[in-house]
Amino acid sequence: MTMTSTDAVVDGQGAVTLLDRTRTAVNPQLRSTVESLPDSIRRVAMYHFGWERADGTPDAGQPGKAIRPALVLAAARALGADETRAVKAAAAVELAHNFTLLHDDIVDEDPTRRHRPTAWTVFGIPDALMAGDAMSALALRLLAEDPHPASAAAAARLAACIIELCAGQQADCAFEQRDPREVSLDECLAMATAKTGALLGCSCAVGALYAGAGEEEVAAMDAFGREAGLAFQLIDDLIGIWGDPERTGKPAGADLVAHKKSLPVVAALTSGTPAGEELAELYSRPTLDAEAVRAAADAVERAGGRDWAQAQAAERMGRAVEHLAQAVPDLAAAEDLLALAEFVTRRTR
Ligand SMILES: CC(C)=CCC/C(C)=C/COP(=O)(O)OP(=O)(O)O
Repeated sequence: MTMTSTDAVVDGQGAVTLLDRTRTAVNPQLRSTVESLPDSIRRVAMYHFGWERADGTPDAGQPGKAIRPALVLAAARALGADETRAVKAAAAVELAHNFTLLHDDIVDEDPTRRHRPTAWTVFGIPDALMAGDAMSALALRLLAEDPHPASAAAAARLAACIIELCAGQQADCAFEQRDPREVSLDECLAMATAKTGALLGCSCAVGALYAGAGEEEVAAMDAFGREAGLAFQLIDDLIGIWGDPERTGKPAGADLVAHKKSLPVVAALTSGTPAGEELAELYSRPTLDAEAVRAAADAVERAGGRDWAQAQAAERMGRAVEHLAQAVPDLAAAEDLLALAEFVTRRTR
């Protein structure tokens, strides 16, 4: 596989092509790494990635969009590296991402992931937890065993990132216990940056390290990914309220049903508007039927939560591009990274 910056045709299809090519390049590595796990854990991981059914028979595979590995490869390429040497690193960040998904689904009690029942609902919480733990170690082992000269620095960076995103997840859980009107939007944005931005930043930084980049370029790549990652989370939160169930694989208004204090919800709750009060009243109910979910979505919108999240996402994308220009002064070379960043803020699932 060879990808060039010209593959990222800026017609909206460029990123889709890049993601397809990334999956072709990285998924065989991802799969063979997962297959090396001990049987009892392997079966959960293989199910999670959609390569096996719950009974262990082969399945078509549903391993995710591959945004983070695509960022690793695109960052390496933008800085002049041969991206085929960064495939293990790309698989490593995807393993780390999937570790967080396995645990996140348990914490959120989510019944579906990638249009299929979540691993914990099929195998039970202990098995899904252990599979997540093993996947996190597998990510670091893959880097540690990679002979590339940048692999040790990349492993250290990914380990620090995993710690940061665990802290972000912890903050997210802690927010759920607090009165939403006491949680500031800045706190929420910091939480989302740690929870989601850190791994997108790390993916770009790892790509830069594999290109032999200096400290400043690596830091600028990290900052680019973080800002794009925050925009990604804002869009993810909008999809959690207004996403089309057929595309998301989740029920309509899934985050509202779960009473999640996502970014647009907190923006609405802290808006000081009557619509914000309506939302607080709806959120005080133990369960929301379909009509109440529609009313809650409407209240978030009227309180300005939807517009705020969209404006924030656009602002973060602007900052992301500024950081990218520092890492890659010739932005033409970073066309693929730009296409990916645009993709994550325009996606609908
Ligand atoms: C710490 C945690 C759990 C953060 C979750 C952040 C997030 C937006 C996950 C979905 O990623 P994705 O859309 O890239 O998923 P997929 O791999 O299925 O494409």
